[in-house]
Amino acid sequence: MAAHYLSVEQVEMTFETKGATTNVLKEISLGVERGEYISIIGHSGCGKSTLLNIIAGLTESTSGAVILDGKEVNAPGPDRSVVFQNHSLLPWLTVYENVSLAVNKTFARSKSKTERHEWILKNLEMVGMSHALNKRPAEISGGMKQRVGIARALSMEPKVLLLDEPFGALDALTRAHLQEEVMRIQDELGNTVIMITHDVDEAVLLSDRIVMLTNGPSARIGEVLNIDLPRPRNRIALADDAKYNHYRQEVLRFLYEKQRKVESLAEHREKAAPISSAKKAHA
Ligand SMILES: Nc1ncnc2c1ncn2[C@@H]1O[C@H](COP(=O)(O)OP(=O)(O)OP(=O)(O)O)[C@@H](O)[C@H]1O
Repeated sequence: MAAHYLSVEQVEMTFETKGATTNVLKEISLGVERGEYISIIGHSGCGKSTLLNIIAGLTESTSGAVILDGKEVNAPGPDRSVVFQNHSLLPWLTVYENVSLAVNKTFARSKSKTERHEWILKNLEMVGMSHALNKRPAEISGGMKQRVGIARALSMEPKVLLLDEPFGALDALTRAHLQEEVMRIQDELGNTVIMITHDVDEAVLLSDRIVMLTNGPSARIGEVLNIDLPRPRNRIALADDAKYNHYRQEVLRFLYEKQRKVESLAEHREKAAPISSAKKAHA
């Protein structure tokens, strides 16, 4: 069997909290090739972030293994950089300094001071942030913060870029803009990307494959959809494309027919009698 660039092998995750045991992920196996763009989609709470954190080495799985480029992942490392939904820039540092922190750490030995400086500028230029090098996070918009987060992640030249709903907190236009940027950058650099999203259109537009998780507990990979659409992709042209719409339908069908999220009794009661919760809040 040929080895994959990244292999998730029989990963299981069980959390123990206050005596309760919850099995979140069950027998997750996935092979990712170099340069592939994978999206993970599934209903809220099914375990997407848990899976991404295991790949990142931030969470240790209960069993199974993650192998990246022949090496087992068991701690966070610069070969896997993560971009979270809520931009995790350090607020007291400028845009330039936020990226330089990662670059200086990653390339302390392999790049000279001048090379590191140029590398920081190049990565910020790639995401269109050269104009705001000396601004602090509080002085730039949410979309700009995400751009800096992406520049910081890319500047480490990771083997895998892990995106946890990177555009989730942005308005639709900014979101579309950043999706275009990420597609262009991936086209240019050939990054291997794993992205969590709730957005079906985003998943189809950006991905080579969409991994669909079943509802938890004990979420599994329900289906994997190959997105066989030529690149570069254009969202306007694709809106009328039969194949694009077929893929969209497939994901929607999985989420809303095969894995329809059944509300818990408590959630149902809450919706039926919202006043009771308002009363509770005032009690
Ligand atoms: N550290 C933890 N301890 C206990 N339970 C946890 C922990 N982390 C996650 N969980 C539980 O694991 C399940 C999956 O959580 P996770 O955040 O991975 O889901 P998700 O699919 O990313 O959700 P969302 O789409 O809402 O972000 C949830 O039931 C959550 O409560």
